[in-house]
Amino acid sequence: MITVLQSLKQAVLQANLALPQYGLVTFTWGNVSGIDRDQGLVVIKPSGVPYPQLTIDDLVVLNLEGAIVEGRLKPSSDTPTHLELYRNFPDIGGIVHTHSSWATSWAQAGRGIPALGTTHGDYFYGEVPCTRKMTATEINGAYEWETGRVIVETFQERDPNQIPGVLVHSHAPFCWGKDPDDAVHHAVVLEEVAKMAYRSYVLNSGLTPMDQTLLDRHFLRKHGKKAYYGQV
Ligand SMILES: O=C(CO)[C@@H](O)[C@@H](O)COP(=O)(O)O
Repeated sequence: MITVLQSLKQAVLQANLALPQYGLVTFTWGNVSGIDRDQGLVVIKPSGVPYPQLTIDDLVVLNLEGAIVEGRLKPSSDTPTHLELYRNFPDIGGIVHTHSSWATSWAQAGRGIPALGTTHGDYFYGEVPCTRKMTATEINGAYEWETGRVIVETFQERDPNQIPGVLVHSHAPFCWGKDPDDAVHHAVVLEEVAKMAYRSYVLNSGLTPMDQTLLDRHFLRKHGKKAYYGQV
């Protein structure tokens, strides 16, 4: 019988292998993790391992304090950021970090991605925000923990269940979801809407965000108590 942890490891492995399949990563950039909330255990990709070589035995298991529980390799360098998000966003089950080029371009520009159309509105209930710049103290301190803290700070007035992604200023995007596969889904959509938004502004530099009524219609038809999209 497969254990819950083994099942989570399989899901995390498949989600990591999906990143190059969707064209979201180059070389070893990016990482995916998942969490078993009952056991308080996080499974994450090892640092610097090329995706084609990644196996289930390479994955690293940690507790929420960052202590390695299982694994012979060093965990992703972004592990503290993942842990900080799991500790502060209690409903998420999976996290993806990539350097996908369109979303990273918005992060480097220090701009959030406004909700310009229904593709965006189906997944993100408003702008995908960009964090503030990190201070020199934060960068020279516990950098990866501070990256997580600046993301959490950005969501003080936002619901991470309604906006499952963020752009870290001068860095790149993080996305999340109910599980690793859902987090990858959001990462793919974020890259697409980042590309569409850029092109929309090129076509119409005076563009304003979509009407709230249309945003409500699209986001709420897929999410929340009144969801009716698909075969539900
Ligand atoms: O953000 C970065 C690099 O800037 C990392 O996500 C990327 O190099 C992947 O690192 P890991 O292999 O997960 O340690």
